[in-house]
Amino acid sequence: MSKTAMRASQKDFESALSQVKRLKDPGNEVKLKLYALYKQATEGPCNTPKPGVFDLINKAKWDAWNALGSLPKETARQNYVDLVSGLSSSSDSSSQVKPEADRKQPGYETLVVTSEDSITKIMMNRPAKKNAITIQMYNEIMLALKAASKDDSAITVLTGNGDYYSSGNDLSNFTDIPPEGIEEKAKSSAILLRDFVDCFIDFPKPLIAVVNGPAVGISVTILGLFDTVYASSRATFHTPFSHLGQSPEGCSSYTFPKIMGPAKAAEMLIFGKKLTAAEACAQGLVTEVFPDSTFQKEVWTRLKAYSKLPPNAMRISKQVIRNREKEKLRAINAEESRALQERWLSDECTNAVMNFLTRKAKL
Ligand SMILES: CCCCCCCCCCC/C=C/C(=O)SCCNC(=O)CCNC(=O)[C@H](O)C(C)(C)COP(=O)(O)OP(=O)(O)OC[C@H]1O[C@@H](n2cnc3c(N)ncnc32)[C@H](O)[C@@H]1OP(=O)(O)O
Repeated sequence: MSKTAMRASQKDFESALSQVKRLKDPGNEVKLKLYALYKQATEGPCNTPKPGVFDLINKAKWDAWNALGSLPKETARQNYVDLVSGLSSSSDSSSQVKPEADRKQPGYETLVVTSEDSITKIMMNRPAKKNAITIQMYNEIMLALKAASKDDSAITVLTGNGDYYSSGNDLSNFTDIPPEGIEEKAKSSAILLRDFVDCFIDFPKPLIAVVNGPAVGISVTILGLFDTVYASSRATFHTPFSHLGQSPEGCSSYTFPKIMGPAKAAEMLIFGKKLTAAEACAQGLVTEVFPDSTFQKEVWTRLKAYSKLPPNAMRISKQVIRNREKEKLRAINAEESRALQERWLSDECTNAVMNFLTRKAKL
């Protein structure tokens, strides 16, 4: 016999009434349906005067009840019991946490991308190489950001797997030279870099960096394009561009002086001064530092709460902040990428990269 063909007893109805109090908040639309069915089941068709237009809540309740017209009390009672039973079973199944492997989005080799609780998490996943960013990883991060910009998540997070957030550009990117020669490689890499950074400039939703450990190079510079940066007390922030014969990217030549003042920015970007998490926070690059022992727990509790805020309001707020600077940031990105295209062809850069790859130097 189908559920609707059964007649809910007064006992079923009372048990649904107590069950509803234990449910996870089902949202306003369902709450209105429950209210209307309850009133219809207990009092019959709507019999109160329509509230005034400014009495928004009572008017919505009245409208929902009134919309049930002359639905018989018994049917309303049955519909109430059915609705609560549906909500209980879906809330039971959603409270079972699926293992990460089941939630993982397919199609990425260097990342683990998951969406849960209105949060899309993009995790760099080359822990054995300190999450160094290969050409494939640049491309996959761009794909993941584009997908996250269109999915139904409210916020997006970038983080790293293992003990590092990221050691920046994978220096073996310099070894894979195509038959067309190093100049062509430098040219295509400058386009890749520009497109990569543009994805961060244009990202339309709140973007949060969860810096789980040390960060080097481009993984540090793009932090200036995030809306929020949470760091473990174990994290460090290092941009050794001069040591590598290179120059800043990720719009850091503009965002860093703006965030921390020109003197502090120069120490990082020209002289490669490494900052602790506490120093990066004092200088405004990091939003908040959490003790490493409680980092993941505290940060994700915070993010889950933020992800429940109205998503459209958050998106519009971000866009209002970002739009004012977008054109400027794009121009700076293009200029930094052009400068690097030349740097990559310099002896200073070639020697530094070779020193690392032949293990004569470590930062
Ligand atoms: C012709 C032009 C082509 C260019 C293409 C460019 C595309 C866009 C570029 C955008 C510009 C970006 C700039 C930057 O990001 S600059 C910063 C670059 N990063 C570094 O210089 C860091 C180098 N790594 C280190 O100094 C150390 O590894 C580190 C301090 C990070 C960790 O040291 P530790 O002792 O703890 O660990 P290991 O060194 O043993 O590392 C473990 C393994 O991981 C490998 N590794 C780590 N980082 C990198 C890296 N950045 N690139 C390549 N490989 C890396 C390391 O070699 C170890 O591997 P093995 O276990 O196989 O030895």
